[in-house]
Amino acid sequence: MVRVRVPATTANFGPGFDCIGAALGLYNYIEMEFWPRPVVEVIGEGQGELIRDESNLVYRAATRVLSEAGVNKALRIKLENNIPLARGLGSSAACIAGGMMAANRLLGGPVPFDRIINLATEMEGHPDNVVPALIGGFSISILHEGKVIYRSFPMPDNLRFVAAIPRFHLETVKARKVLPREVPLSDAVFNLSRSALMVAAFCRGDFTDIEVFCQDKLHQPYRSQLIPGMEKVIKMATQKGALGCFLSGAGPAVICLAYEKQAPILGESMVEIFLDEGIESEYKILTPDGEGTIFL
Ligand SMILES: Nc1ncnc2c1ncn2[C@@H]1O[C@H](COP(=O)(O)OP(=O)(O)O)[C@@H](O)[C@H]1O
Ligand SMILES: N[C@@H](CCOP(=O)(O)O)C(=O)O
Repeated sequence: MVRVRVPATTANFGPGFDCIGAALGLYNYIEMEFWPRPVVEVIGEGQGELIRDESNLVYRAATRVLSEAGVNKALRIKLENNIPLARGLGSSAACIAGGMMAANRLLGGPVPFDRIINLATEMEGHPDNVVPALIGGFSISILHEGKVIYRSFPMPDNLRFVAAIPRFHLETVKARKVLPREVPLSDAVFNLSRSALMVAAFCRGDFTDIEVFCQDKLHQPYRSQLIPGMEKVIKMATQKGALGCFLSGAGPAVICLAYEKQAPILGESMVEIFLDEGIESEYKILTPDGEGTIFL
């Protein structure tokens, strides 16, 4: 039997739409073994709600790796979920990354890691969550001629991600439908300059001006119609001393970057602002994850 731990992720990281992401210290656990018939058990997030047959996302991800290796066998999969579903914290990427890594280990590791990165990206549709879910850290990734190219950096231990997580679900597929097909050149320049400076900030560990590097014009303005309070939360967190603040993935969670001491007060304020807009939420203070998917 194989047991893996796979982290939550925050994709886009402000301006890095579909290419920047980071792994967070909030984990799902997946146990997997060959079994005479398909079995899926779920504990925690999504219990009583998630599909428990071969169409479960973890099962499908595992099956993709089995078929890559030419194996056709049934699995028993046990999921212990801590990553909230459809909130912008990479629950689907965690399923795909964890399911693929566990299945590959079960087979004795025939599929090379870079092939898993490609398969996972194909299944998720973009690389910015699955890459940090697999390798950890702050990562930049692109799909170039069918191959994922990526780089990852460690994040400072004292950095905290304060995530205000609304109670409602927002499927990424739905949140992508509100995005325009084309954007003004000035908005593209706005984002690419900030993305470049964001990467420089993490490379050098120098967060001066990072509040500005967290800004975005490619997805947040369009998604705000789906997330009441999002813009106010981002504005307030920045005014209250967060290092920077952005929509996590496709939302609805909003994340601000902070040091440990400020984190609880920022979390409480974010929850209050959401509530003023009629949105119930909770906050979690998350550490950076530098390991990605690991075997236990
Ligand atoms: N542990 C899980 N097991 C099976 N499917 C899951 C699990 N977690 C998430 N999913 C699937 O992924 C969907 C959420 O993915 P998505 O909309 O991309 O949001 P996010 O990845 O931001 O949480 C869920 O609605 C569900 O279909
Ligand atoms: N770049 C994607 C990221 C989606 O992340 P998720 O955690 O919400 O699945 C997007 O913005 O659509």
